Amino acid sequence: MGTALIYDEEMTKYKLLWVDPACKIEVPERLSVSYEALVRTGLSDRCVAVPPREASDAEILLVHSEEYLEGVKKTPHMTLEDLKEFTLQYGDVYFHPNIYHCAKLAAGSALQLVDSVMTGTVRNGMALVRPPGHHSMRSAASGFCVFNNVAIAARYAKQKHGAKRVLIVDWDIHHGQGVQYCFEDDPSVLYFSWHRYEHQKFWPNLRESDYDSVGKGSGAGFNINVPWNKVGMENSDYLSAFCHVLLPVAYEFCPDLVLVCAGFDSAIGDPEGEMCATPDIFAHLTHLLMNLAGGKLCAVLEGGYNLTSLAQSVCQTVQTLLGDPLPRLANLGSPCESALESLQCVRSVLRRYWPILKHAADPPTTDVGSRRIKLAKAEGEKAETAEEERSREEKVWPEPAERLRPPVCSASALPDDAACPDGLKRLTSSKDLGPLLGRRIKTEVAGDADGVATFLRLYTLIEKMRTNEIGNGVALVPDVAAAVKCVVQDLGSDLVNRVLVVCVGKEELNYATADGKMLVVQISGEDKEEQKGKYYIPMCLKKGCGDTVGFIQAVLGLLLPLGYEYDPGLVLLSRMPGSGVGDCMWQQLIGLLKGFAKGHTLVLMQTNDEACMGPTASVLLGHPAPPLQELLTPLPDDGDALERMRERLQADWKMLQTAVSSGN
Ligand SMILES: CC(O)(O)CCCCCNCCCN
Ligand SMILES: [Zn+2]
Repeated sequence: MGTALIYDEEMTKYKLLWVDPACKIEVPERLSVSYEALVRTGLSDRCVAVPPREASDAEILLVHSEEYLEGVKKTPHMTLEDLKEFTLQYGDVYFHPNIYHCAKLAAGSALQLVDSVMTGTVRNGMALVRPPGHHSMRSAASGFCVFNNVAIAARYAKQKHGAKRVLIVDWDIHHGQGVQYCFEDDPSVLYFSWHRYEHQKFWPNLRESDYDSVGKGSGAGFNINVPWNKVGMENSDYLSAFCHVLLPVAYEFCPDLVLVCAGFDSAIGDPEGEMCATPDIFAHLTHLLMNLAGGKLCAVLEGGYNLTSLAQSVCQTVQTLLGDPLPRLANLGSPCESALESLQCVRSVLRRYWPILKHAADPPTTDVGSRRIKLAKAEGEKAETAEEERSREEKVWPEPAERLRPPVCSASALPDDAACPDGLKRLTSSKDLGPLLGRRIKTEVAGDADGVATFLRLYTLIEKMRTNEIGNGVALVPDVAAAVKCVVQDLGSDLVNRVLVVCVGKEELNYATADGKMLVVQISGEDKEEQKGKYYIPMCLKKGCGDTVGFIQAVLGLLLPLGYEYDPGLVLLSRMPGSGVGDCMWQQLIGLLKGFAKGHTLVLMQTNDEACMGPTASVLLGHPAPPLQELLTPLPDDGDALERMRERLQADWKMLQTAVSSGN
């Protein structure tokens, strides 16, 4: 199934007709440069072009009031003076004779996207629209927004397609207060937003944009605000918010559909956000959401005002929706203290609603609330003077790296008598081996003939991943532990400079991993507290790997952050016999691990584990992992163990932090 792309140049045909410093950044070129970048990179040709349509009155009235709609309907016939007059009643927004038409197209585009995804015509998609939507309220325009495109889409998905639970992820750098107001008492729509806040000093300067607005009534717990109280947030801050706040809750919520308020003013270079996250971060943010809701994801453009980072970020997002390998995130920092303070605050207010966060730390002792500026009146931020704007240094960042699809997406190395699942390219040792291998066989490692054959197959797979001839692969071997040992001790380290080894199930993995060339993470039911060390991390689940909640907690809260910080060149995932891990959880694990090492994942399974070959191959080939069933309440001790583990490890691994360092 493909990726839908919705765009129409009609939505570029309105602009600011008078002087207003607050609105001058919202220009038609935002849309045209984004689309042109998709055309130039060949990405638009790989998408399914879906035409926009005008949202009907009834659809607009799913969110907005009749009087508001009636008012907006009059704007096409207004004189310039009337338009100015009409605009004055709202904040930071402008009207134009053609904006009502474009606002209907923007909302209608979101609905077309929902139809395409919910009917299975496409797997996912992106709508390039303007005017944006997430600030507009039931009876008010705000922040360049006229109709709330994504809020209308969420209500529409429920009403027309019977969606039970809709997740809205708003990565725009402004708080989508319009979305929050729309669903704050609705437990069927989970709204997550991060936004520049600076203790209420940043637009829209709302008290209710802070972390303690968690929703009301039956909606309590279903509204998540992550305020950024400083500018300059980086990739590590964004990933920490996903791993330690959004994803655990999203997996527990188990949505039928994911809508993204895809604003790119959260990228480096944007005059509004003033953040430092690079455009390739959106490849990962998109990827991390694509294993939810069976991959049903609709991204709708919101903000983004630096035309260079906007275009690059849009391309990164669409390329991930298309299933291309993800870029490695170079030198990820550690989350900054201010971000950790925000994460700690929001986790501490959410833990009472979401068992998966039950063990989150108490709020920081420093009273964050006291720093919210005392607002006599919301003066908003002062208009920036021209020289102040020029003086703000021009940000530069590297062009995002190419993300080349390897000629072979997925390969298999199987014993001759094993069946090869459709779509996998079968490697046979004989014809595929390079001459250099002859010199490399260390018979004492490979042992008997069977061992040698296994060794040859694995080496071939890894070699072809290294040269990007192959994306990922799966090998069935007679003895998984021996195979892991052989790869790790003889192949991985000198072929690839960092190998992330993920072992599911119990097995003695006593490797010398002190040199950092390899990071071994083992998830099992065995308690191995004694074997500590920075590069060998045993995660013990009391109820074993069959405990999906404990498992997903360990994956999201430990394995993902570790993986991002380690940034491996290869991921080796082994499924020990008798691990007990469920198929869905196994598929989710593969889906998530594909985000590392440009997708070079090598799965090792025991020959008799053939039954798991199908589900494994499906995810390796790019199909979304099926959703985990609604998660049961995690065992209290597993959560505790996880927190204790995180405490112990975060000295070495900064991405595991979820709170300000205790010293503060
Ligand atoms: C879709 C969106 O969230 O990007 C809209 C942002 C509106 C910003 C209003 N204030 C602008 C002040 C200019 N310095
Ligand atoms: Zn924005």
